[in-house]
Amino acid sequence: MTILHVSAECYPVAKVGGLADVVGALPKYQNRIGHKASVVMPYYKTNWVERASGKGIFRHNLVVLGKTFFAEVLEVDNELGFPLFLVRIADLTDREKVYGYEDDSLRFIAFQRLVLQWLLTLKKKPDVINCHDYHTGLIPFMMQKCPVFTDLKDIPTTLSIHNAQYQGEFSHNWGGLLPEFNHSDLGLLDWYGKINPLATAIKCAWKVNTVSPSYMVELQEKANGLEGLLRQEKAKCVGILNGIDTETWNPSTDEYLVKNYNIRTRVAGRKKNKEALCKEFGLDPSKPLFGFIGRLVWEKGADLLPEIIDTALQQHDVNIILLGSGAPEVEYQLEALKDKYPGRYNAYIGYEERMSHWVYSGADFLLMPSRVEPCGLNQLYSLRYGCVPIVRRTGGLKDTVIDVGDGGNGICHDQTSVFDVVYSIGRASVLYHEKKFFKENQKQMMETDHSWENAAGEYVSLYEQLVKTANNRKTSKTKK
Ligand SMILES: Nc1ncnc2c1ncn2[C@@H]1O[C@H](COP(=O)(O)OP(=O)(O)O[C@H]2O[C@H](CO)[C@@H](O)[C@H](O)[C@H]2O)[C@@H](O)[C@H]1O
Repeated sequence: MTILHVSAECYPVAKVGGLADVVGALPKYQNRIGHKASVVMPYYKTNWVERASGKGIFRHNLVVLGKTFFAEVLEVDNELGFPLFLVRIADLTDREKVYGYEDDSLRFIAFQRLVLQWLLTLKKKPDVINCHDYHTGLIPFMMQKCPVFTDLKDIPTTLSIHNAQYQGEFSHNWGGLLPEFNHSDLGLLDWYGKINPLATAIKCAWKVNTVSPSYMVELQEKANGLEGLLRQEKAKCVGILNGIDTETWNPSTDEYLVKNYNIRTRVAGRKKNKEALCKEFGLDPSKPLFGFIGRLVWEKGADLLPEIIDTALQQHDVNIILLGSGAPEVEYQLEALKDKYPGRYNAYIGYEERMSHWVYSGADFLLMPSRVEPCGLNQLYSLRYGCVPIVRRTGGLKDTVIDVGDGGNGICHDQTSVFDVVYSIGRASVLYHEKKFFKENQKQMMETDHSWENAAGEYVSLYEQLVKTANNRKTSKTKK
């Protein structure tokens, strides 16, 4: 089966968060089980893209709101395990950041239109198109409802929701960003008076999946305004738990680590990484070390981190290291705490891929007090690297981490509150000092299998149902 993933991010080409990790791994594992999966994404000016070479395979002058943009699709040489196509639209995609521009709606709609223009010209079209998040959410609508793309309307589409908080809504005044469609279809674009790409995708995609089963259940109760729609579309919705790329995330080969290790050598290997991490950040390697890695946003519980850190350091003899960026006021408070707790707490405010690997391999515990967590990858990397995840029971965290008290390997709490997290830090400190149990627990964590092998197949089963439906439709049309 030929599968095309359409996404705004893909590791290592351009990464802001977990979406990139998934799109950079899932196609590789789908190819390993005998399919032909590829990725198309915007051409950004990232270091990876600027170093890459490839060839132009399609050119098009895209007209949006009367303005012409020169655009091309490049097939890029790579060793990622899947063909990679970059859509370069002059003045729109070729910028340094992935998101955060005023004209993001225009940028991502132009990208989606270009993908479809390109697909029109292919003799062998994909058997299925997998869209990821709202940035690609208008594709199913355009394929079905815009006459210019009629030739694509029988190709099944799926939407993978990595984060339903972000929906990409914009005013109907900008409806002209889309190609012509019949105005009786406007209702498919609308959600509470705005064009809402995520809602449109939920309505128009043939199937919808979230990145964990629990998140799908939760979204039907609370989905930033889309809960009613998700209940209505329940029949075509399913939750598929993310996997991790066990080649990129492998402590025995990870080039970012100071010392590689495996299950057998974990204790000595992790000790070396912890010592190096502590040396770099002026911390004490003899104390239990707690890490946090992530975007500093409300969903991750980041607004509570300053108080959590302050309280935990007053109540417990521990060290804390933080890596993240996001809300400026949280960044400011996290920076300020460094002066209050020198030698016990440190933070790198920013994005640093290398350091994230280092924290998983050197910290003893990883904090994930998320209010919302569609799947979460950090806890899976933690398990693989032998770092105990401390999670709030929500979404994918609930599906992947079981408390040590219930026979699992992590520490779980029910609320995103300062009290719950600090209490868990206390429990973790006790665990840390039970050396024999702690080492055995590390071993069990590292043996947990969260690789993509199984999940890649679950996606394929989903596509297969759709391809069957598409073939049945074709057959019944031919009979008529
Ligand atoms: N400052 C920093 N420096 C270096 N690396 C950093 C970093 N901040 C974050 N990262 C890295 O970014 C990734 C974050 O992935 P997550 O899945 O935890 O969250 P995210 O909310 O981005 O993803 C969304 O999509 C994914 C994929 O489906 C879901 O798992 C998740 O729940 C959902 O919110 C990890 O690889 C982490 O190491």
